[in-house]
Amino acid sequence: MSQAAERLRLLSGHLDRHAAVLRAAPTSTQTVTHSYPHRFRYSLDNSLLTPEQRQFYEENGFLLIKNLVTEDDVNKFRKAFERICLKEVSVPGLVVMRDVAIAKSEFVPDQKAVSKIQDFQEDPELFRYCTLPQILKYVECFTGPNIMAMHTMLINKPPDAGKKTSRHPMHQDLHYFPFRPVDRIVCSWTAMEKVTRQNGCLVVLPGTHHGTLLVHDYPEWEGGVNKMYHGVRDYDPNHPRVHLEMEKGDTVFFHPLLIHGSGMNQTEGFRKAISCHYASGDCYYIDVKGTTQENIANEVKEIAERRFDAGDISFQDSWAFRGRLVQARDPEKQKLQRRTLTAPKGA
Ligand SMILES: CC(C)CC(=O)SCCNC(=O)CCNC(=O)[C@H](O)C(C)(C)COP(=O)(O)OP(=O)(O)OC[C@H]1O[C@@H](n2cnc3c(N)ncnc32)[C@H](O)[C@@H]1OP(=O)(O)O
Ligand SMILES: Nc1ncnc2c1ncn2[C@@H]1O[C@H](COP(=O)(O)OP(=O)(O)OP(=O)(O)O)[C@@H](O)[C@H]1O
Ligand SMILES: O=C(O)CCC(=O)C(=O)O
Ligand SMILES: [Fe+2]
Ligand SMILES: [Mg+2]
Repeated sequence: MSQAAERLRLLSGHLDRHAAVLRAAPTSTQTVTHSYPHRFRYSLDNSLLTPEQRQFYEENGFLLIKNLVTEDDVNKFRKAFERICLKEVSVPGLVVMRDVAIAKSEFVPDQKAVSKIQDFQEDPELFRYCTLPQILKYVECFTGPNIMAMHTMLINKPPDAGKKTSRHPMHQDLHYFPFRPVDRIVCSWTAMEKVTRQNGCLVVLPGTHHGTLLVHDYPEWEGGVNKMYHGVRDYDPNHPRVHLEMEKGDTVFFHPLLIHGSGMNQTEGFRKAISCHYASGDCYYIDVKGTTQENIANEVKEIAERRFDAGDISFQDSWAFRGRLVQARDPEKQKLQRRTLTAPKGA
C-alpha cells in the first residue's frame, strides 16, 4: 500500500471511530461538541449560535436569521439608494449597473434604470449596514474577530423586461474572490422588503458548500445575460433547491461555495436586498492564474483598467482597494489590506 493510501486508511479509521463516539454520545450534545473540534469546519466556537444553528450551517451552508435589521435601518438604506439613483449624491468608487435588457434600451434617469449598485464602501449611510453590530456578531462566528468588509452590493432586481435577464444564474461567490481560506469568508444578505418566489428570491442548493469551486462561464441564455453574471457550467439539476422567502429585515448568512442564484422578477416592483461579503482579516490573496477563476479575473482587470484609466491593475489590487476593516482584535494581522500575494506554506 502506498504511503498516501495508508494515511487515508488510518484517517478514515480514525473518522469512523470518531463518528462512533459521536453516535454513542449522550443527549447533552453541547458539552460533546466542544471536545470534538473536527466536527466543525465551517464555523468557529462562539457563544451566539445555538448548537442547532451551528449544525445547520455546517450541513447546509447557510443560516437565516429573522428580523435582524430594523425596519428603520432598512428604510434609511432605501432612502440612501434613492438619493444615489436621483444623482443627489455621488459616491467615489461606486459601480452602477443597469439590467442588460434596460441598458440596451432607452435611458431612464431614476432608480428604475438601476439594477444593482456595487462598492458603496465610501457611502457612510449604506456602509453602516456592513458595520451593524448585530450582523458582525454573526459574521464573527464564521470569520473570527478580525473582519474585513470586502464586497458591498445593493441589488434592485427590476421587473423582468420579458427576456428573463432579471435572473441571476446559479453560481458560487468564491469564483469572484482571490482570497482564502474559503471557510473564513461569509456573505450577509438582507431583504429590504418581502422577497418571494414571485419577485425572485434567493434560491440555494443546500450542502453544496461541501464541494469545490466549479467552472463558471456565461450561461447560454437566449435573451442575453448581464455582464459578469457567470453561472456554474454543470451542476446537478436534480439537487434539491430551497427558495429562501424572507421578510423585510431578515438576513441570510451563506458560505462562498454554496451554489445559489435568483429567479426572474415576475412582479411590477423592484426587489431590493443589501449585502456584504466579509472575510477574516487573516485571509491572504492567491494568484488565480491557471485556475478556473482566470476568466473572471481577466474581465475584472479589463473593466478596472478602463475605469481608472490605468495600465496594470491586478485582480488582487481590485479587491485590496475595496476592502475595509470593520472589526479588529488584531490590527497588525490584516493581511487582506496589505495584499499578501503568496499563500503561507501548508495553506
Ligand atoms: C460575489 C459577487 C461579486 C457576484 C456578483 O456581483 S456577479 C455580477 C458582477 N457584475 C459586475 O460586477 C458588473 C458590474 N457592472 C459594471 O461594471 C458596469 O455596469 C458595466 C457592465 C461595465 C457597464 O458600465 P458602463 O460602462 O458605465 O455602462 P454603459 O451604459 O456606458 O455601457 C457600456 C456598454 O456596456 C453595456 N452594458 C451596460 N450594462 C450592461 C449589463 N448589465 N450587462 C451587459 N452589458 C451591459 C452597454 O450596453 C454598453 O455596450 P455597447 O453599447 O458599448 O455595446
Ligand atoms: N432555464 C434555466 N437555465 C439555467 N438556470 C435557470 C433556468 N431557469 C432558472 N434558472 C436559475 O434557477 C434559479 C431559480 O430560478 P427560478 O426562480 O426561475 O426558479 P423556479 O424554481 O423555476 O421558480 P419559478 O417556477 O417561480 O420560475 C435562478 O438562479 C435562475 O437563474
Ligand atoms: O440578490 C440576488 O439576486 C443575488 C445576487 C448574488 O447572488 C450575487 O450578486 O452574487
Ligand atoms: Fe452570489
Ligand atoms: Mg423558473
